[in-house]
Amino acid sequence: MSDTLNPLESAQIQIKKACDKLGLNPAVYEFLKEPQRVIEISIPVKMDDGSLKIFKGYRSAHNHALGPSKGGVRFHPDVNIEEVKALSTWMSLKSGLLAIPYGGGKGGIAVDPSKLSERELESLSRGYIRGLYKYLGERIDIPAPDVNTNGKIMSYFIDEYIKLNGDKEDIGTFTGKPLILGGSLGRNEATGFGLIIATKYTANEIGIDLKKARIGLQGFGNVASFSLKYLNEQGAKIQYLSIRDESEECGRSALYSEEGFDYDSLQAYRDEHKTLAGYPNAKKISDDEFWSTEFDILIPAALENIITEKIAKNLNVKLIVEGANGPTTPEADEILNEKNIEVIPDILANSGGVLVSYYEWVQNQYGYYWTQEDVQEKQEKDMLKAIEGIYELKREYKTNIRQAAYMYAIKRIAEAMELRGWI
Ligand SMILES: NC(=O)C1=CN([C@@H]2O[C@H](COP(=O)(O)OP(=O)(O)OC[C@H]3O[C@@H](n4cnc5c(N)ncnc54)[C@H](O)[C@@H]3O)[C@@H](O)[C@H]2O)C=CC1
Ligand SMILES: O=C(O)CCC(=O)C(=O)O
Repeated sequence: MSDTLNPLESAQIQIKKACDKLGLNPAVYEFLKEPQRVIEISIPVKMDDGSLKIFKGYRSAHNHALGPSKGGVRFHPDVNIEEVKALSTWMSLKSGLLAIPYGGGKGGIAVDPSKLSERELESLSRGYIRGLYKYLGERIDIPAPDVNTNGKIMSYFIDEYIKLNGDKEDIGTFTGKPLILGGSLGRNEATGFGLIIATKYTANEIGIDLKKARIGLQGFGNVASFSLKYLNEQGAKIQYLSIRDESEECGRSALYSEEGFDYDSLQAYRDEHKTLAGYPNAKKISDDEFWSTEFDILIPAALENIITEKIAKNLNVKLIVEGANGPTTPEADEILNEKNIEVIPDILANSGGVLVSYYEWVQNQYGYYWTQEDVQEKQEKDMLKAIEGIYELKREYKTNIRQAAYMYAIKRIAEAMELRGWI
């Protein structure tokens, strides 16, 4: 389903449109169109069979006008420098719109982690940090989990980093850590929880009743699974689930359940069978059928460039909530606009993850930890502040949510760059 435009070009087009609409000094776009620092490393790993394999790793720090770079690290075979640059750009915008003191960062390794043993994965994770530690730090650049990385990988990262950093326990250098190593309650759930805050608000604005809505969800990883859980808590039913995993029976397909999917049963089934293919009480449908179903709400929560021109033309949907980063290509976005499909853009819809990462970093500085209720209450308040600000701008400039969110974020970054004398 990949498109011709790379994600960095998509990000640049979106930023340019927002800068123009705000009538900003052209220097703002010149600064924001490329990251300030991009590092590429080679990571040697002794494989279990005795051979040596070299993996490519990347880290991009997009813009530090508002603070240290912040963003996840992805382990995926398709990771490349352009993707990492784009993802770091979107991270600057997320921090900008949430008013948290960070710039954007993102990293990754081109690898299929499912093909590695646990020892190889640990060696690769430690090698990534050995290649990059001089450019990381609580006040420099702060990684976190993303696709195919998790608390366990953060534990390897932090352990290697502390060793190389003169045994200084700067645990705030990484977020998304396990609780015992200074993680925050609510971080695992944060992206899905935040996605539902934005969805509830917008559904209310455009008159969709969550309890009656027909909802399609793509993916069942961190973001998608917690989105499903919190939608269920709102009384919403998710009947359509597009999945993909490595098992031969599954490949890329979709499931339909008349009574709606339940978070606990899906997790339990996947833990036991390592795949969702064959999940009982659900009918297998084709991926094409999934993408042409009439939905009130569609949530792509897997990877970028999923909603292409071709898919957009066939979509019969009222609201798209971008759980993933960059799931819609710019050409497809034009079509969605023409079809008056509302879109809650990635930089808003999935910004709950970095918001709670920020809370984790704050808790690490204080050495004092909050309850999950504290975290989620604060998350809801901070996200609603951003959502309301974005809606205000949307009304003022008579534009859509994506553009208003970009404008809202860029205004803050531009102001910081100007005060620092960069532009
Ligand atoms: N984890 C987090 O806190 C945040 C993640 N994101 C973004 O959300 C997206 C998903 O990330 P995670 O849930 O963390 O990753 P994950 O690795 O936990 O899950 C990704 C899921 O997508 C599925 N998938 C991949 N391609 C698919 C396809 N073509 N059709 C259906 N399913 C497919 C995989 O099987 C897996 O279940 C990424 O774009 C990531 O950058 C954004 C903000 C925060
Ligand atoms: O929690 C973080 O710092 C990063 C989250 C992330 O990578 C993202 O929002 O795409």
